[in-house]
Amino acid sequence: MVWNDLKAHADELAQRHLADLFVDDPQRFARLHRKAGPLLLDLSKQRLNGDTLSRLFSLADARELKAWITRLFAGEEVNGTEGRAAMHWALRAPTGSGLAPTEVEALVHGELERMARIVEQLHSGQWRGYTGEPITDVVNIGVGGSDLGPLMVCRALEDFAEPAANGLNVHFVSSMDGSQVAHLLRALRPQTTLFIISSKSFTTVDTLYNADTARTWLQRALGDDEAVIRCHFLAVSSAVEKVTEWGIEERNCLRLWDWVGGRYSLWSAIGLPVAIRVGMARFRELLAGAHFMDRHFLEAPWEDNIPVLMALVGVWNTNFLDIHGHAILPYDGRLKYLPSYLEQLEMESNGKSVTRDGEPVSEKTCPILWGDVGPNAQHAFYQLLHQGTEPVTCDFIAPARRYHEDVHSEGAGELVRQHELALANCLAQSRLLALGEAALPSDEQVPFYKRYRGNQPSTTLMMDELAPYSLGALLAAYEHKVFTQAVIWSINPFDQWGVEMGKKIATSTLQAIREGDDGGMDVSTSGLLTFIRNS
Ligand SMILES: O=P(O)(O)OC[C@H]1O[C@](O)(CO)[C@@H](O)[C@@H]1O
Repeated sequence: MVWNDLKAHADELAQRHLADLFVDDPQRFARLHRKAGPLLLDLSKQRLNGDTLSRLFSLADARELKAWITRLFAGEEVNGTEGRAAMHWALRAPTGSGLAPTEVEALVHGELERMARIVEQLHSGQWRGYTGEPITDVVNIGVGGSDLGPLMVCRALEDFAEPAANGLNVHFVSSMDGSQVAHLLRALRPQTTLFIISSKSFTTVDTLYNADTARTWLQRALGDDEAVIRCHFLAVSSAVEKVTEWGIEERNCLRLWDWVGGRYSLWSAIGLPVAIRVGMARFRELLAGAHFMDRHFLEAPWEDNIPVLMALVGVWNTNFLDIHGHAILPYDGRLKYLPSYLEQLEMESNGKSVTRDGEPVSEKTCPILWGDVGPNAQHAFYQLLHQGTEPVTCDFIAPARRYHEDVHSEGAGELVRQHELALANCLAQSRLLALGEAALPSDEQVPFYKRYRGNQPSTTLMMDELAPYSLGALLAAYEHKVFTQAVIWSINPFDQWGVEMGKKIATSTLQAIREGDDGGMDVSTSGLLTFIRNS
């Protein structure tokens, strides 16, 4: 009923260009933007009106969103296929918040304390390598959620690097082919390098092969004394037994729990590289920003609820306007890895075609996400956004200010000008995408090849500044957006069985490569194996 209502409403609105919607309602921005803490969400460049939002709120009610949010925060088994709760929100709940059960709170804060001690030892130079030298380089080995979150945040918060971490470099290795690890090891000294093996399951071959290569590199230089592993390896995992079998002592293993999904694990000890880079106090500010958003998601009415609005507008675009491409466009080079992070968060969570009850879904689910730093993407794929044949929705993301007094002093003037330039481009691009030729100064006739049809919807998400607190709030907003969409689509956002199957098939293919037996393979795979063998 609500769904059909929305369909009919979409048919009506489809007749209207975004430029007309702006003419119809001069108060459009006032009506369609919301603020929460450090964030501003502008939906006025979406192809919708106030009426659309009311209908979408009815859809949220019909799909029992409120009850699902309550279940999520009650620690109920919302991940049915794995029989687990999803309590990433408990990782950022401060002590005494009353949000997480006492025993969960104790586990989380106990682990944060252990993290803090490690960070302190590294910053003070107390943590020494096998030969007694202080550590200068930390290498995080992990993949997916055990890589993308800490990598993205380390880069995003590079202006906040902890002075006590002076000279301590943080590196990331993820790809299984060995190219990253080989390149990095050529530049590092074994005596002063510490590896963090970050794997929730401690079974991911990508990570374990990279870890083996690192161990061999260390042992070749320093010998295979047990103390080499003790001084040069930490692990972050929920599988402590597997970690100790590999050779890392329990005291050097930080824990997470099966109720934390890999792509939601940044807030746990998986965030250790972030804490090493920006210090524990800043890491806690990141958690505080995310906690702010948890409360907001729990308490704000739908019409003011940032993650719910982001989610419902996404549903509107996917299911009612038939738009299946979604570009993530940060206008700040420090957010370079945000698109990859959100690709995993959204597509690994909601790239599903079966409902929670095992029925095929009847409507489309997650769109295809991609993105890049906006100003660079302008010179890469914006041509398609402006004049291609595909409708695409975009998220423009930018901090309102940068390079204010204490962050930079020397050269601040030039950098302020560069930030203004980036902001001008961000606003200009979203305006042109929305309005098309109506955004241009004159109404002169333009030749066909210069025409801008516009009507490409976008959301602009602004932060006051890119800082730990605002970044925490932004990322948690996306997490809850994903959960809300999963509720609307009746799918489980916390499993990833499609990925698991690929891992199994790769294992048997590896055997075929190593043992030369490709029996039972399809002709394409056999042909490629033959080429590999003969090369
Ligand atoms: O931390 P782990 O267990 O090594 O898993 C790494 C990644 O692999 C996946 O299971 C599948 O890509 C992700 O969900 C996860 O973040």
